[in-house]
Amino acid sequence: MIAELCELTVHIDTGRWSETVLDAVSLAVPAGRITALLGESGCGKSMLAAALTGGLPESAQVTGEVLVDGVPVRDRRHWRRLRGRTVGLVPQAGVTAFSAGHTVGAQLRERENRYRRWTLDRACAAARYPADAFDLHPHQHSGGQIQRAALAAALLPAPEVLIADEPTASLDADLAHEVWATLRQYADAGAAVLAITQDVSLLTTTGVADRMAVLREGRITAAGSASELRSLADPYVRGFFLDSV
Ligand SMILES: Nc1ncnc2c1ncn2[C@@H]1O[C@H](COP(=O)(O)OP(=O)(O)OP(=O)(O)O)[C@@H](O)[C@H]1O
Repeated sequence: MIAELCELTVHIDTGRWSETVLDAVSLAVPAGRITALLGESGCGKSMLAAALTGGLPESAQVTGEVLVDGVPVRDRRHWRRLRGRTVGLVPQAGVTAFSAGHTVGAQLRERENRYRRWTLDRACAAARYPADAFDLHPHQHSGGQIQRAALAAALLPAPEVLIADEPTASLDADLAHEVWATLRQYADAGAAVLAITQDVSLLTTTGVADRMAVLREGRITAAGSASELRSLADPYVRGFFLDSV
């Protein structure tokens, strides 16, 4: 399975402002690999994640293609069929993966029963989500807890393509390493993984990502291995590697 953006341009006109948020973006997220997406705040990373999971805002004007397994995905019905078992998203704000009125444990159990792929125990262990938080509602979780709950929710259907938007942003260093190890194992088992992250120093010390792509103002400006990117003269790209060894 491979997910791809081909010359994808996304323009948003809200009536109050108008902006090209992704500009002729081409990116492949291949099976068995972790592709890491880097970029400064507001450059379009979450919009790219939304494009790859069929979650662009209604107001978006889109040209170019999103391909999943080589097939263009052009309408919401098609995305509804793909979401879950084929394409999964760990949203940047984990709380948005859940509805407010039910406990997280109940919602995870409902997903386990609906998809019948991974067990709840397996998904929660992989996501490092503690079972003693099951009885809490989403807003009663800490930022790190709900982020891990959202990863567990995304893993339950065992999607072939997993898009994780800053999945370790609220975690301490030890938990972040463990979650990256989970993503690595998940990719090694055959999934295509795209992980949006700011944590370049963790990526370079662990070597956990196979490839990195750099987004700037809605454009992919560089892509390659960590060592390839570090050797580039572009100050924007170099800026991500300043703290890494
Ligand atoms: N629902 C929306 N409607 C209109 N514009 C949006 C919407 N969501 C995001 N944008 C705009 O799209 C641009 C890219 O936003 P995006 O959330 O993709 O950035 P990002 O790189 O993920 O940033 P961060 O690292 O801060 O999360 C921003 O200018 C933002 O204002």
